[in-house]
Amino acid sequence: MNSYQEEYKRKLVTADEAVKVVKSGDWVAYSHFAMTPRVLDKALAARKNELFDVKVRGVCSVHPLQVALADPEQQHFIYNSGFFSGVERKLQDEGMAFHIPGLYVESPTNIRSGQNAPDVAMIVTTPMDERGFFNFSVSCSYERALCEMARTVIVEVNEKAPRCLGGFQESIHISEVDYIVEGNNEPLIEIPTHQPTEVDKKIAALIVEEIEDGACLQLGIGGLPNTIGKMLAESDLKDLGVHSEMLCNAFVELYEAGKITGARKTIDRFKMVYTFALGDARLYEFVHNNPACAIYPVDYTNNVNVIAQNDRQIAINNAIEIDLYGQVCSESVGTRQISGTGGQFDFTYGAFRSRGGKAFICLSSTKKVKDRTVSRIVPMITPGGIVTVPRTVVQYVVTEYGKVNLKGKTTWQRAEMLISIAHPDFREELIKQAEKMKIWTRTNKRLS
Ligand SMILES: CC(=O)SCCNC(=O)CCNC(=O)[C@H](O)C(C)(C)COP(=O)(O)OP(=O)(O)OC[C@H]1O[C@@H](n2cnc3c(N)ncnc32)[C@H](O)[C@@H]1OP(=O)(O)O
Ligand SMILES: CCCC(=O)O
Repeated sequence: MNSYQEEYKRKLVTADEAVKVVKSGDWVAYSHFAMTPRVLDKALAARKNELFDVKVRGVCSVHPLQVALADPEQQHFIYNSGFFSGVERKLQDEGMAFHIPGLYVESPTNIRSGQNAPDVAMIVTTPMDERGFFNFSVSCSYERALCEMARTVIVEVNEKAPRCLGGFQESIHISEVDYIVEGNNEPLIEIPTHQPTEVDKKIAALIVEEIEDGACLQLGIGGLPNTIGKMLAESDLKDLGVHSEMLCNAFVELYEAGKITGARKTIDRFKMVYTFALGDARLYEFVHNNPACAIYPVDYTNNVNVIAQNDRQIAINNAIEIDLYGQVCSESVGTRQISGTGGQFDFTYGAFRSRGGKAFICLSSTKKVKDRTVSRIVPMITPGGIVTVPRTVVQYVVTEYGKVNLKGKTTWQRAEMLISIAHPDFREELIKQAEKMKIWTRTNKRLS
């Protein structure tokens, strides 16, 4: 037995033992996305009656969170998330989850400067390797920062977790770990590929024709960016590169179709760069020990100056609403938080600053809400809604009716351009509202 294995044995405890380090008033941080701790979450929830005012922070947990469910009145635990998943927004609807707004790129800095930094970090990792390292697997974004700031670091080992090669800050050494808990080794949760609609396909076609050989791709979260990735896999494009925050299912298709070489990237040549992966089992298999991929912390992947270094950087992100000024809301419907800003701002800004880069915000022109069809192009963002990307930063906006480039345009030009890609049934009403808002001139065209 080598010295790391001896240390492993000394630090190995049950989950119930490990969570005893949490004290009333503490901040506890969970690792993110598919790496949300299961066993430690359950053990911490079981301590409910002994603890008060424990704040837990996570990101986009796709598992039910036991600390939140155990304490609907929040006498003991308050659960907070930097980016809501479907599970978390349903908890929010019941008053059991709160959002932490922020730019994804800044999260490691916020943590390192002590802003709601954790007292205890609970991080899911791969098993330890022969050199004593536990790999953060498919979620690297600021796990290292959480561990650096925590008084106590507990790892929950999952034998099914893929080992994701860095980059940097993709691992933690046993010497920095206080307790090791062996988890239940469940396969990582899978997010199936969204089945594209006709509307998705029209939007995708309008974006695909804007992309050239050698372009470097970022695909955002949600159905539409994945569909666009799939269509790129079927295109004639070649030598694409990847610099994204998220690695989603479509990237595997693109790679297997021979579209991705990374040969024309300016930095990280030949590497598919990302900070987290969330998708299906094929994606998790793909990233495992794959030297074609490099995982980095989010203050590298999402740094505007890093993004802009690759030429022809393309950012493709989805939105919920856009108003006639061009302000994009991608994270809430009124006061209901749907997700978070994540890296949408970072990549929209970064891609525009890359030589030959383009940033696309895409959205279907309408959305069915209960038995009504509503326009996603609206005079004003639904009251209480959040501006994810300000009008000053937005470049291309795409719906199934076309695409417009808002950069440098006046308010009345923006209104006309956006109305021209709204659903025809809503255009007259949008024009009336634009007139009231004094962003419509007598020269504006009425497209119907
Ligand atoms: C972590 C990262 O940063 S990844 C990189 C980029 N980051 C981002 O783009 C962040 C912001 N973007 C996002 O969160 C997503 O792209 C979204 C929310 C815009 C779209 O994601 P999708 O998964 O395709 O959204 P979907 O159409 O399923 O809608 C999500 C929810 O919003 C609701 N919703 C969306 N639009 C509306 C609307 N106009 N009115 C009412 N509800 C709406 C849906 O009903 C659904 O709610 P539910 O699941 O609770 O029923
Ligand atoms: C995905 C964004 C998460 C955070 O910044 O906390």
